[in-house]
Amino acid sequence: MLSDSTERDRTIARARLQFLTHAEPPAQIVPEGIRNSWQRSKYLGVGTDEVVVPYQPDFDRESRLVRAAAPVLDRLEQALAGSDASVIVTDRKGWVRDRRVGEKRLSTHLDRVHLAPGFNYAEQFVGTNGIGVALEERRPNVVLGTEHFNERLQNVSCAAAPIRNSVTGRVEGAMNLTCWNGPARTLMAALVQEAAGDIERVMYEFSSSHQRALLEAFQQVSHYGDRPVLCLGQDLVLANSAASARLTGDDHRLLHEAAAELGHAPRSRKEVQLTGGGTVLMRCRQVNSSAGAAGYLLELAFSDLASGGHRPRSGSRTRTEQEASRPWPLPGLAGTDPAWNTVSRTASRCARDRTPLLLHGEAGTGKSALVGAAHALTGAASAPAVVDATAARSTAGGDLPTALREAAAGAGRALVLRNVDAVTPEQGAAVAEALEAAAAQGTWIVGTLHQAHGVPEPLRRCFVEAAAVPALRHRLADLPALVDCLLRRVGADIECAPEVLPLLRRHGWPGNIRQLDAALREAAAGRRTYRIELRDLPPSLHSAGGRSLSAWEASERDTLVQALLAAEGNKLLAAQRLGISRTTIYRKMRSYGITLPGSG
Ligand SMILES: Nc1ncnc2c1ncn2[C@@H]1O[C@H](COP(=O)(O)OP(=O)(O)OP(=O)(O)O)[C@@H](O)[C@H]1O
Repeated sequence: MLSDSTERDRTIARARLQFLTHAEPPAQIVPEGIRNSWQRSKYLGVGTDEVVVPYQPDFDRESRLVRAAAPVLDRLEQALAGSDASVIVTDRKGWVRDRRVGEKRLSTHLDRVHLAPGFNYAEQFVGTNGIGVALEERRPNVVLGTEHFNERLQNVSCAAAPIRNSVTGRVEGAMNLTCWNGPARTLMAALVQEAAGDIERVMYEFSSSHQRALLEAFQQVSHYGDRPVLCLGQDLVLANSAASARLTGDDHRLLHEAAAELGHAPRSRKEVQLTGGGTVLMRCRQVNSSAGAAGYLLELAFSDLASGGHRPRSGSRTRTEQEASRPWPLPGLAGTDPAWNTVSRTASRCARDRTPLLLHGEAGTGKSALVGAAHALTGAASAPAVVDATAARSTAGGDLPTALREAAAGAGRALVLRNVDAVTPEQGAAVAEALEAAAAQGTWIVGTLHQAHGVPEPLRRCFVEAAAVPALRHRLADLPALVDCLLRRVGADIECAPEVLPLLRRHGWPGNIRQLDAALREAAAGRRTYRIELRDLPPSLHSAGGRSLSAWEASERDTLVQALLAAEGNKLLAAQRLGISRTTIYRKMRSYGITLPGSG
């Protein structure tokens, strides 16, 4: 359905049809940005003849973005009155938040194609369109007539630009201009970028008046006394030293969520569980500026103080407690949890003194990684040799003592016997002898296993010290640092969307850091944008997983999770797409313990 039949439009239309049926779009005809977007749209299976998009009529009409966009859209609406153009603002996920249209015919058309407040115009639903490309590629762009992926949009052209937070650079939404195809369409890009810039400036003014209000509230309260005080705004955290010494960035997020739940209730109180394990009682007050709600002022009482007990002064803490609280950085590894600090310190000391060490902890907790890092810290040039007792046992004729003797080649070396508990009674004495011989030559001996009591009798004398490596679920405060560290191994610029960490924190991680690593690698490999979003995580992470599932059940759960993620948590839409009833989807979500944000 071509309305503006310029030669270029016809050529692009032909290239699009060719591309949809089989071929690559010809590079010299179709601009690169459009080609890439077509490819993404085809890969995602977006429809080409009907516009089917999610709809959520209930949204915050007072959000910062909507309020900042309003004066800019008001001005444009006046300028565009009677013209064949419309201006539209979406949030960062493509949900249309405001729209102004110059003339009735265009307004009717936009309603028909659901380019209206409450609908979602992300590329994953509509295919190539200005808003979708601006959000996906985070750059201004123009999509002309037949370049649209969906036929229903081909009689309009649009230009869109991302709206960014001018302090953090984060994309907050998109500004879009849509008009009937016509000669003026190339001027649209300049106009839309200017409008996006105007919205960014208003948002910045909001931020600075918010920040002034927060600072004032913070100073008033923290001026008197040394009780912990925290002020949380959208882009600003203020804390006095009594608060900052005991809270992590994740705690700030938890407290912000808790404060938002309390909402406007004046001076309300709430107890919050912190990521490090303790609790804090917070007294919360909303702070307002001339531009609206600026954030929250929290006065805190940590659990030891709240319960009337006395927190021991640092001088009266035991040496072990003091040591545990001090991080012990190891090359290439992350974490500052007290139990992890302790075992890192022990392993480093044993590596330095060549003291034979037994490390116990669940699979994937980092026992071998710890040995490697502690050994590297001694300046050793080579990595530890690892001999797995399980592998030796399963290899026909496998001779563990010989393997150990060959692996331990003298001073400066480290030798790890993995899965010490798999050494058979028949092998025990010879294995002990091989380990002792290696230690006598100056090799650092380490045994690893899951449970400390599993060491077979003849081997007990081989290890002088023992230390426990904590399970990931017992050191969740380390999760952000671990995620950062593991992602850096995959690629320098990969990051997680903010909603990903809370979901990772809810998981039990029976496979510990190895499982986290595998989940992040899978998500990074399949991610559709520059960062990992909820939808990129393996489906199993979206369910509580209380019972073991058959292959059929696991696949059903995965299908459900994928449908719910694609529908942005909208259960009715997901059920429709799966061809099941709403009752069934609720029942199945409960049965699999599926907990997607926004679908609870
Ligand atoms: N603190 C850490 N920081 C970063 N990565 C870690 C950390 N601890 C473990 N890892 C990573 O987790 C994965 C599993 O670690 P590792 O193989 O050392 O576990 P393990 O406890 O020895 O397992 P198993 O019991 O199966 O022998 C490795 O990729 C390792 O690099």
